[in-house]
Amino acid sequence: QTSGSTSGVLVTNTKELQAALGNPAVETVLLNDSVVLTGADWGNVLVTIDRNVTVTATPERIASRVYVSLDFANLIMLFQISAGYRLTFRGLEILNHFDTVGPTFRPLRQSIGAWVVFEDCVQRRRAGLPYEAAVVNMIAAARPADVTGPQVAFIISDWSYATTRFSRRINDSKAISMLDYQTTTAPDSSLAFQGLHYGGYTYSTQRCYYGVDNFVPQSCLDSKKPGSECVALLLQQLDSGNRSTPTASPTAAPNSDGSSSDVAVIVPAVVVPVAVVLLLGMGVLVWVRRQKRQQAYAKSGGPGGADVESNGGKGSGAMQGSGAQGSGAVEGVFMGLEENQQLPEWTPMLADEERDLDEDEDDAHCATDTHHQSMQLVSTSERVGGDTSGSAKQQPQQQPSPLDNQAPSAQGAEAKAELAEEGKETSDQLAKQQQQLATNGGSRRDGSPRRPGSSQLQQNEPLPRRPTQSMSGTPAHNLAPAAAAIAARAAAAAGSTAATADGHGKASVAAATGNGNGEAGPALAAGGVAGGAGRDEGGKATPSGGVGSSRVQPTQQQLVDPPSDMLAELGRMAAELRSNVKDVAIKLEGVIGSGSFGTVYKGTWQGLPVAIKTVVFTASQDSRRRALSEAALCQSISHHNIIATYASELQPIGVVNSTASAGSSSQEPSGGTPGGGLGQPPSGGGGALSRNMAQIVDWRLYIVQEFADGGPLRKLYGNKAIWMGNGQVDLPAIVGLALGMARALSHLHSKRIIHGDLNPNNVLLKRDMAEPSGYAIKVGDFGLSVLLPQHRTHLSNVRMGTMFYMCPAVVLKAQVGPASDVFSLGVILWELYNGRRAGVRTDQGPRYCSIFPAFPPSCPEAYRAVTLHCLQRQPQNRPTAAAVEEHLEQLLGSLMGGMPPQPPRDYV
Ligand SMILES: Nc1ncnc2c1ncn2[C@@H]1O[C@H](COP(=O)(O)OP(=O)(O)OP(=O)(O)O)[C@@H](O)[C@H]1O
Repeated sequence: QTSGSTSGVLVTNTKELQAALGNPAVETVLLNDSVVLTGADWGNVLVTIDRNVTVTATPERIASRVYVSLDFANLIMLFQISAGYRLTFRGLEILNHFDTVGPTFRPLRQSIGAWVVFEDCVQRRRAGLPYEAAVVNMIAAARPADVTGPQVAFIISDWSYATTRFSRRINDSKAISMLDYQTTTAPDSSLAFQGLHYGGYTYSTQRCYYGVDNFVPQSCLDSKKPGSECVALLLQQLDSGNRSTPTASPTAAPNSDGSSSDVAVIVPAVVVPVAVVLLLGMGVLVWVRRQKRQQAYAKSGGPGGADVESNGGKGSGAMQGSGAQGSGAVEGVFMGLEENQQLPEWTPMLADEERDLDEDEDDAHCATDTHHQSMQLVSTSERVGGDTSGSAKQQPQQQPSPLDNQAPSAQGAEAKAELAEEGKETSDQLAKQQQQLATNGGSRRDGSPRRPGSSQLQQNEPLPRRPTQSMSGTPAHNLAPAAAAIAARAAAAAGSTAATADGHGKASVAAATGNGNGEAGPALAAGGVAGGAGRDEGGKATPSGGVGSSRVQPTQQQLVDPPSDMLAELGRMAAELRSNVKDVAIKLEGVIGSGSFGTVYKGTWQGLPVAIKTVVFTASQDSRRRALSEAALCQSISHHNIIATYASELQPIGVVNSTASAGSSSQEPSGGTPGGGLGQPPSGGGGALSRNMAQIVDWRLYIVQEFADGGPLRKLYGNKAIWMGNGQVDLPAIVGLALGMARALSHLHSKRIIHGDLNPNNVLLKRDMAEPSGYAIKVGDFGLSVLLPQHRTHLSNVRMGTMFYMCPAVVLKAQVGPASDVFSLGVILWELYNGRRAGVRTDQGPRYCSIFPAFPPSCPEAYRAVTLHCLQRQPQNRPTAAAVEEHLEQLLGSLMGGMPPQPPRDYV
C-alpha cells in the first residue's frame, strides 16, 4: 500500500504528522484513525517539503472503505512544497483546509511550481456555495496548461460514505464528484502585508468527493455579493452560534452527532415532489417539441429525426450529418458541394422550424462562454485541434475508487447521466446569471434599461446604425447615456472586485520591435503601441483613428457576472498586476468569459477599453509554442477587421530551482520579464531570472487586445433588425459584415497566415456607425493559427477547427490551408444570410440544419453564388479570400449606390 516506499510512518497526532512531513526520509505517512490538528501542538513552524510525500489512509482502512478523517482545523501555512514536488493525500476525509471559496489549500504556504494532489478523498467544507454554483466554478477553472481535457466535476445524489469520525455512515442527498479536477492556482500575495502567501501550485483532485455542511443562503447570492463574501458571512454566523438562517438546505450534512437536522428532512419532503412535477412537465415539453421536429423533417422528405444527408440525398448525397452511416460520414462535417449538385429546398416553414431548434441549442450552449466551456464537458466538444485535439471529445474514464461505495458500472452510467444533467443545470444557472445582469446593470444604446433575457444583443434590439446612409463619422454624443451607465457599473465593479494596477516601478519593454532591455521587472509592455490607440504594421505608434473612437463606445455588451471563484481570481490578478505593472495603468473590470485556453477579462489600459486574455502554460509544452505564437501573430497583424493587439506580457509563475534536488527550497520568481520579450519565448535576455530560464515551470501570458463591445457574431444572429423573417433581410448589413470577414481573411492570407478556426464565436463585433449593420467585424482568436511556408498550398497533419466550420480536407486528411479558411467563411456567409447557425447539436447528435446550404429565393444570386463557391468540396475549386472580398465589395457597392465603405486608411 505504501507504493514501494520503505519508509511509511504511522502518525496519530499533530506533532507526529509535523515530524513525519519534516523528515526527508519519510515518503509515506499513514493515518489509521482521525487526526485533528491543533495550533498549540504545531507551533509556529513552517515545514519545508522538498520531496514527494504521500499522506494516506492505512491499507486496512482503504480495504474496509473507510475514509480516515484529517481535520486541519483551519490552520494556515503549516508547510511549503518546493517546486517540482508533490504532496499527495489519499483515502482521507479532509476537513477545514480550504479558503472560503476556490481551491486554495490554506495549510499550504505559497508553493510555486509544486503539486498538491488529492486521490480518492472526501473534501468537506463547513460552509460553502450551493453545489450548483460550486460545480460551475470548478468547471470554469482553467486546467493546467499541460493537462488535456476538460474539468470533470458533476453533482451526484444519494451520497453515502464511512469515515473514522463517526460510527455511522454519513448520508447526503447530494455531493460533487470531482472525478478529475485540476487547476493551477495563481500565486497570491495580496495578503502579504498580513504575512500570508498562498497559491502558485497545481491543485489536483482525482476521484474525490466534495461535500458542504452549510450552504450560503440564496438571498446573499441574489444580493450580488461575491460568493466568498457570502461564505465568510455564513462562517461568522456559524461561529456566533446563529445557525438558523443560513443552514437550511436539503443537502445539509449530519450534525456532529451524526443525526440529520429537521430541516434536512422537511425540505426534501416539499422540494422533491415539486421538482418531480416540474421535471415531468419539462419531459413532456421536450417530447412534444421532438415530435414536432420529426414531423417537420418528415414533411421535408427526410426520415424521422432526419439529418442533413436526408436532404442532401436529393442531390448527390455529399452532405453528411450525424446520422449518416456507412458512408465515411463524419459528425458535424459538411462534405462540400460537387459540381452541379442539387441543393435542398429552402422553405420558410422549415427555416422557421429549424430556428426553433437553433434557439434551443443557442440557449443550451451559448448562454455564456463559461457555459460554452462547461458544455465541452457534457457533450462533444465543438473545437478540435492542437492540445485539445481529441481530448476534449473524450470523457475521461472513471477509475473505480477503492473507497467508492457505488458499483463501478452503475456509477459510470450514472456519471454520464449526471454529466448531461449537470450541463443543463449549468446552462440554466448561467442563463439566470445573465438575465440578472441584464435586469440589474445592463444598459442599451439609448440609455434605457435592457430587457431581461440576455446581456447580449436581443433579437429585436435596434442596431447601432447611423441615422442615414451617409458615411459620416461616429456620432459620439449618441452614446453618452450608455457610456455613463457603463461607467457607473464599471465603477461599482471596480469597488468590489477590481483594482487599478498603477503601481510604480520599472519600465515596460517594447518587444515587438525587438528592443527589450532584458531587465527583470515586468510590465505590460506596449508591443505594437507606444501609448497610442492605434498602430501600424511596424509596431510604430500611430495617431488614434478608428480605434480611438472606441473611447466613447459602450463597452458592456459582453460583461457577465463572473462566478465567485473568478472574482477571487480577478482580485488576485489585479493585485498581481498592481505589484508587477509599473508604468502602465491597467484596470480590470470583470470577466468576459473563458475559452479552452484561459480567461478573458474586460479592462481599461491607457484609457482604452481592452480585453485581456490570459493563458497559463508550461515551458516544456506544445501549448507554450502555441500561446507564444498566438501573441506573436496577433502583434504582427494590423487590420481594421482584425482585433488589434496592443501589448502582451509573459510572466513566470513557477520556478524550479536547479539545486532543489539537493534539498534547497524553491525560489520565487522576482516577477521579471524574462528576456525582455513580449511574446518572445523565454530564451535569452538579461536579468537574474533569465539566467535560469530553463528552470521556469509555468508561465502566464497576458494579451491586451482591443475590446469588441458587440460580442461574438453568433449573438447577432436572429436580430430582427437584420433578419426580418420569411427570408427578408437587410442586405447591406449582411453583405457589409460578410465583406468585413472576407477583408480580414484576405489580409491574413496575404501574410500567409491561416486562421484555422474561423467561426461565429471568434468573429467579434465592434460598434461602428460607418458600417451598414452598425458593427465592424473584428476577427479574433489566433490560438490555432499557423504560418504557411512559402510555396505551399497547405500544411499536412494539422487537424484543427470547430465542428460545422471545418472543411472535409481538414477532417479527413488533416490538411489545412487558405482554402480551408475560405470554406469556413462560406459556412458563415450562409449563416449570415439566414441569421442562424448552420449546425446544431440535437439529442441525436450534431447536424447541419436541413436547409443548409440552400438560400431563400429572395437571396441575390451574387451572394448565393459566392457562398456556394466557398463551399466547394475540392479546395482548388474554391475562390481565394481576395476574390471573395472583391466580389462582396462590388455587391455592397451596387447595393449602396456607389462604393462600399472603406475601412479607415491607417488600418488597412
Ligand atoms: N477582444 C475581445 N473583445 C471582447 N470579447 C472578447 C475578446 N476576445 C475574446 N472575447 C470573448 O471572451 C470569451 C472567451 O474568448 P476565448 O477566445 O478565450 O474563447 P472562445 O473563443 O469562446 O473559446 P475557445 O478558445 O475554446 O474557442 C468569448 O466570449 C469571446 O467572445
